[in-house]
Amino acid sequence: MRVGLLTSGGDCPGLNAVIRAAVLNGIKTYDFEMVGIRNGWAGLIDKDVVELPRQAVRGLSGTGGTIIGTSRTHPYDTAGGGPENMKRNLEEMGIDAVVAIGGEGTLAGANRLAKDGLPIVGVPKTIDNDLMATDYTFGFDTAVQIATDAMDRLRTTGESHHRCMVAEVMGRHVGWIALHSGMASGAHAILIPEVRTPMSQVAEWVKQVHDKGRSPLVVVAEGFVPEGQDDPLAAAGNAKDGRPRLGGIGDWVARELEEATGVESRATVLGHIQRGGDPSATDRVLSTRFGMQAMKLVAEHRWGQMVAANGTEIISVPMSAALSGLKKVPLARYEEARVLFGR
Ligand SMILES: Nc1ncnc2c1ncn2[C@@H]1O[C@H](COP(=O)(O)OP(=O)(O)O)[C@@H](O)[C@H]1O
Ligand SMILES: O=P(O)(O)OC[C@H]1O[C@](O)(COP(=O)(O)O)[C@@H](O)[C@@H]1O
Ligand SMILES: [Mg+2]
Repeated sequence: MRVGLLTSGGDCPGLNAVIRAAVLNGIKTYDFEMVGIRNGWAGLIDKDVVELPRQAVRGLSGTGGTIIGTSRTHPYDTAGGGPENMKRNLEEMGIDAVVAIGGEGTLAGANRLAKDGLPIVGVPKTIDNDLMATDYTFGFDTAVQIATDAMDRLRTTGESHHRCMVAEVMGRHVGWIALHSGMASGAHAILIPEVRTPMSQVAEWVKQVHDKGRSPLVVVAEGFVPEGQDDPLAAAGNAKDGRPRLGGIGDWVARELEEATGVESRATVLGHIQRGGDPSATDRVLSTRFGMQAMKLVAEHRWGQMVAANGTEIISVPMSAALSGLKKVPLARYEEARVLFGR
């Protein structure tokens, strides 16, 4: 069997570890021939593939990015796309199965293609950790560690200048990165898309902390919706694929807090630093297990299924299970963290 791997959507630490594990397990256990489909669905439309022998994945589990490239090419709405063209291309390239490694957008496409008769299985990825049907996605642990390291640094400069420091982290629709990095670094307020915390409350927390001679640290997810707005801020407009490029909320929050409290405030946007570079050991293990298990799904022709983490087990679930909505931060988790805000 000849198996094609593709990565699609935003990149994420651990993608290379999935590729390595899939290639090694595919070759060793199942005697598959492995190929990489370059740049997400674009490679399937353009027949752009690269052979992935065992040597091609040597030393890859600890590296960031994806060696086969990624894109946000739409599998249906792009010229030359759609299931019939893709089936023909797969046949012409002699590829018998596709492993789509991506987030909710990619998996929605993969699920639709599987329903339209393509031999596809899925591997869930996103640093945002917002996918249903899996306890965790790889990339999240790394992103949280990077954000926590950054906040530890913000705290020492903040303390020196008696400033309020605001850190803007990723999280389009959910606040998992903000919640976990904020808890880990002992933030004095955490603002997430799921909870519309009023700025008057945040200002009160900041004041309490400042009055005790400490430097307040506020963590805000890019998708937090400020008071008086219906949508998150997207200062940079829209991306090529039409979706808003979120960002700008950190500056907005810092300005509002400085005005409300008189405490000098500074904002830092962590941005793509959270997504680049080497995966953590935890993410390498999860990615490796996902990559290996994906080969089992292929061997069993479980088209339309994806691998998922369930406690300490790697299981398989229908891709549709990941698409029934986003995995948001439960209110109870936010309230638990909120007890330690201000002080
Ligand atoms: N419902 C859908 N059906 C088919 N393709 C989709 C769908 N939603 C998104 N996509 C495609 O998948 C790409 C990747 O999705 P995106 O949300 O950007 O990344 P991720 O896969 O990481 O969630 C999108 O740019 C789009 O081309
Ligand atoms: O700058 P880009 O590549 O358009 O992506 C930004 C978005 O990608 C993410 O890092 C991950 O989102 P996806 O998993 O949907 O790709 C979001 O947190 C962020 O909003
Ligand atoms: Mg997405």
